[in-house]
Amino acid sequence: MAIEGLVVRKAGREILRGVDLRLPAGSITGLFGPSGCGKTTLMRSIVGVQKTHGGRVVVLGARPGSRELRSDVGYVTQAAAVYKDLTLLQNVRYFARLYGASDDQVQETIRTVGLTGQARQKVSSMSGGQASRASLACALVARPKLLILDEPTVGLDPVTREELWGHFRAIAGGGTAIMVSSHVMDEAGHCDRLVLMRDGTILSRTTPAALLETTGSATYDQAFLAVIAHGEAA
Ligand SMILES: Nc1ncnc2c1ncn2[C@@H]1O[C@H](COP(=O)(O)OP(=O)(O)OP(=O)(O)O)[C@@H](O)[C@H]1O
Repeated sequence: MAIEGLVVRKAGREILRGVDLRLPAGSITGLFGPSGCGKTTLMRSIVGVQKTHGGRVVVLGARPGSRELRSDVGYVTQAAAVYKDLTLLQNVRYFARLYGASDDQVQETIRTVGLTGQARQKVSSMSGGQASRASLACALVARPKLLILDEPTVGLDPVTREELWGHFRAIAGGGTAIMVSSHVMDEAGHCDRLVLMRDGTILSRTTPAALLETTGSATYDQAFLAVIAHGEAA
């Protein structure tokens, strides 16, 4: 996935102001930045549901949102995209049919997100964390090469968040390129690469270790503030 000079305008305002980005296979890229900095807009541009006004986005050699990418790109938004009145198994089977995935893939996906015990439970009766994983399972069953996750851990308790990051790591281990957005900087440590955004631009592309080292910070929160201060001083 490669983005060059991406510009998006909304209501006459530049929301993305010339963004360049690459997402390598088999790795987790964390997209961090304050509320309203453009994270969702960037992710929507990658999956092809956002009108863009400049620059280039190429996903697995194709135009974002094009037909041939249907089963190659998974997108999980903050709103759970599952049928709540169906069981998890029925939901995952439904998406499997849509993408031509096998029943073995259905079972394996449910295992991957750690919900084997809940397979026959209706999503409406699941906890918040389980419902998030149900959504993830529906996006995963097609075995996408690129997985875009918009704030998947928001509102979840620390234990469930850790578990979810464990699932992301396992999925990346299978070769998928993952991009995860969050404004909880603490979660940066789970990523291979970090992209820090502010006001529609990328302030820094780094790794968790390099971010702490170059800013001399003890926490990711402090490090992010240092990057912003440095940007403003420059
Ligand atoms: N339809 C719209 N018209 C005008 N401005 C918009 C529209 N949609 C989004 N914006 C603005 O674009 C900016 C970026 O929004 P975006 O949802 O991409 O941010 P974000 O970083 O994902 O935020 P959050 O972390 O709160 O989800 C925000 O300032 C938002 O108010």
